[in-house]
This record gives sequence, structure tokens and C-alpha cells, in this order.
Amino acid sequence: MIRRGRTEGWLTQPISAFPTWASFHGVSFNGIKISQMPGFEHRGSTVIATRSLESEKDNPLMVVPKEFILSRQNIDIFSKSDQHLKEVIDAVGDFGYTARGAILMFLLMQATICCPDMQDVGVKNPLNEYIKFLPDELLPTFWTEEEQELLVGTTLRPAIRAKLNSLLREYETIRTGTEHIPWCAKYWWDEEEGQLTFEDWMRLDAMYRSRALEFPGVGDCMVPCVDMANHASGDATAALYETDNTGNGILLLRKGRNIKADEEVTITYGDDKGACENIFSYGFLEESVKSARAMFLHLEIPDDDPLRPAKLAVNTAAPGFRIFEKDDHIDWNSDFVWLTVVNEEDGLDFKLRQTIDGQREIQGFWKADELKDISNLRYLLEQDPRWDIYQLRAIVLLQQRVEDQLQLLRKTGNPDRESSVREGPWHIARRLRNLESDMLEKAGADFEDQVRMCPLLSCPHWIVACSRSYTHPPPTT
Ligand SMILES: C[S@@+](CC[C@H](N)C(=O)[O-])C[C@H]1O[C@@H](n2cnc3c(N)ncnc32)[C@H](O)[C@@H]1O
Repeated sequence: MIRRGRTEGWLTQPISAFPTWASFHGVSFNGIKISQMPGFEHRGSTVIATRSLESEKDNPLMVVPKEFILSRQNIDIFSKSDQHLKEVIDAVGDFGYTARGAILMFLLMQATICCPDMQDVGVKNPLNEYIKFLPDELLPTFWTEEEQELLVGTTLRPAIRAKLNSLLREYETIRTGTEHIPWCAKYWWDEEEGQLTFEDWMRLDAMYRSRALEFPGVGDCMVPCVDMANHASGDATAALYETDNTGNGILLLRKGRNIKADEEVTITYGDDKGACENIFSYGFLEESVKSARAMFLHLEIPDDDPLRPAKLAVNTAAPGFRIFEKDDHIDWNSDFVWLTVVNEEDGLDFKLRQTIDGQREIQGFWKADELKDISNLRYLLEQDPRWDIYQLRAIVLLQQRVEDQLQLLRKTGNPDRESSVREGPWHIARRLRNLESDMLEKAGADFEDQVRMCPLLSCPHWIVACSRSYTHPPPTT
């Protein structure tokens, strides 16, 4: 549907029409415009100063009426006057009550309302037009198989796979939830006339993912017009966004910041995000980025661990660990790792409990303490006299996983660009490979140092103590 709307023109508007649309609906601009930056057209539209601006004198640069903020709460309000919107949000169950679910369903309704084939569906509102100004971002979920192959060995590759699987599950939830509604059955799902495809869902997800912001006092939302600001990190960030005391969205130059006419007014999409997350959500990596910053590596509980099924049953954490830069070294965090490195002899135990509705539920224990939440395990292990051993097991496990990932990256090398591969994905994949490879090398060296400095290594029994969760040869000292 969306692709058709873009081609036939009913779901697209030139950005030159944006200022008229925005001012007509009460958005105020002070010394700024939305347009493309000469020389940087590949970055789409952005916010540009029309005259020199000073934070002391000119703030706020933009005020967006609070009714325009696409948030969970506002969509609740919209759905009170649009029974079709309410019907589909209610039909998709819990998903429709999350910010992401409600906003995606709202965007889907706007595209549906714009489609000339759909009669008497939804209520026309100013945000029907907003979706027409949103470009189709080349996020990695849209890279071809061949382009995604360039990512083998990077953490972006499994992230894309997982995302596509979760999008498929969402799409199925929407289909099964709404196919009994007569107008959805006809316009979305009918085998001949139905317009909605998985590609539409991917496009709506890309609109949301590349534009959603966490707005102070509102939560995850899309703020039309503020979401036209491009990203710059660190000192290069020119402006901040927040809500004023009446709930309107505002854009403010950073304190003490001056901007010359024709300069870009950027915001930050999050300076702490790793290179992988930036590419995943926004489809680009700033040229100034010189490190991967943060990476998430998946972990498996070994098949020969007799507690594996029980551990997986109680696990509520992401199955892996995150490494990140901290000062001049690489640090890590994970709740899952602690569950992986302890076993029955240490004090981990599981019991089956009968619930009141007759179901059986598995409960985890660390010695006498019930593991109500897996995030509590680390705290309990810290109190244990064998904490040093668990730490050593964890670090050795991470060290091996980091080494495996590095080997995978090295094995695939830096492939040459085939003519069927687009320049953008190729360039980004190459940069990510190099950045992640550097970070893994640094993490490997830091973990090696930690193992080497561990006092337990002078104890001849340490391998025995560690052996349960340590299946690889110990590092040489
Ligand atoms: C929130 S939108 C910003 C407005 C967008 N440029 C537009 O045309 O609607 C985020 C998208 O803008 C682009 N973008 C933002 N900052 C960028 C940057 N520093 N370099 C390259 N592209 C950027 C990316 O395509 C990103 O997915």
C-alpha cells in the first residue's frame, strides 16, 4: 500500500509544502526553516537557521502544539473520535497499549485513510498529511540479502534477523486480531483487494524507529517538526527538545549556543548509542564516530549444562552481554552471564510450583533465596564467599565469546564491493566491521589482563573450581 501510494502520489508531499502545513496547524518557527542542506541532500530534510540565532534571545526556536505529539496518551484521545482507529487498537490486544504499538497502528490508519480505494474509513485529521512528508529511510531491514551478508561477524547481522522476526510476529498479531473486522478484512486482508503487506509493516516500523524520541514528561513518541532535526553528537549538538509547562513540544538552542544563518540546527538521538544501534535505528553513522562504543554479544547456555532448560525457563534477561567503553577500558554488563556461570553444586536450584489455576511454574533459588527476578542473582553472588570464582568464570566466558566473534569477523574479512551492492550499505558495513573489530580486540586484551591479575590463578585448584562452566582450555599465564 505505502509503496503504491508513493508511486501514485497519494502518499507523498514535497518538503517545500511542509512549512505551509505546519504553520496552518499552529506550529511556530522562530528563525528556522525545514529544508535540505545544500551539499548534504543524502541526509534528507533538516532544520536550518534562516538568520543568526542566540540561545539567550531566540529560544524557543519551535513550538509544536501538544495535540500533535504522537504519544500513547494522545492516540487514546484520537481514538475517542475515530471508531475505526479504536477498533483496530483494541483488536491487537496488549500490543495496542504500548507506545510503539499504538503509534504504529495510528500511522497505519493514516496511510489507510489517504488511500483512494478505501471508502469511509477513519477520520481525516492534520496528521493524515504528516505521514506524506516522511521519507523512506534505508534502514538495514531494507538492505538486500547480499548487502546483509556484508555484516556477517558484526552484531548488526543478528539484530536485523531478530528485528525481522519480531516484525513478522507483530504483523501476524495484527492480521489475526483484525481480520474479523469487516472493513479490515476487505481493505487490508482480502486476497484480491486487500492492500496491506508485510512490506508496509516494515515501512511503518522504519518511520517510527528512525523518528521516535524519548520526550521528557511524555515518553516514547513522535513529535512532528521536531523530528525533522538531524543528528549531531557531543559538542556539535546545537539544540535540545523538551515540553513547555503546557505540554507543547519545544526546540531550544543549547545554553550559550549561537548559530549563524544557513547553519543546521541539530539535536542528538543519543550520544551513548553504539555504532550498531545507530545504523540499526537511523541507517547512518556519523563520520566523526571513531569507535563502536557499545556492542551486544549473544550467549548460549551450553547444551551439556544439565540445568539449561530450567535456566532458560526462569531467564528474563537478554541472552548475552553488552560491552561498552568506560574511561579508557572496556566494561561489560549482563544478568544472563551470572545465570550461565553457576550450577547446582554452587547453590543454584529449581523447584516446580503448582499455580492456583493448576499450571506448573518453575521457580529458581540461590541457596535459601528465591530468584524472583534474575537481575537479583548478581547481588546474591556478590555476598557469596565464592564471588571471586564466579567473577573469574564470567570473565573467562566473555573472553572466549569475544575471541569467537573476532575470529568470525576476521574470517569474512572486508569483502570487495559487487556492482549489485549499493554504495551506502557497503560503506557503512565496512566501517562497522572495522570499528567492531577494534573494540573486540580491546575487550579481549582487557579481559585477558583481568584474568591474568586474578589472585585465584595462583591457586592450583582454580580450574577445578571454575571447570563446571568453563569448557575451553584455560588461558596461559
Ligand atoms: C528524525 S529523522 C530526521 C529528518 C530526516 N532527515 C527527514 O528527512 O525527514 C532521522 C533520519 O535523518 C537522517 N539523518 C539524521 N541525521 C543524520 C546525519 N548526521 N547524517 C546522515 N543522515 C542523518 C537519517 O536518514 C535518519 O534516519
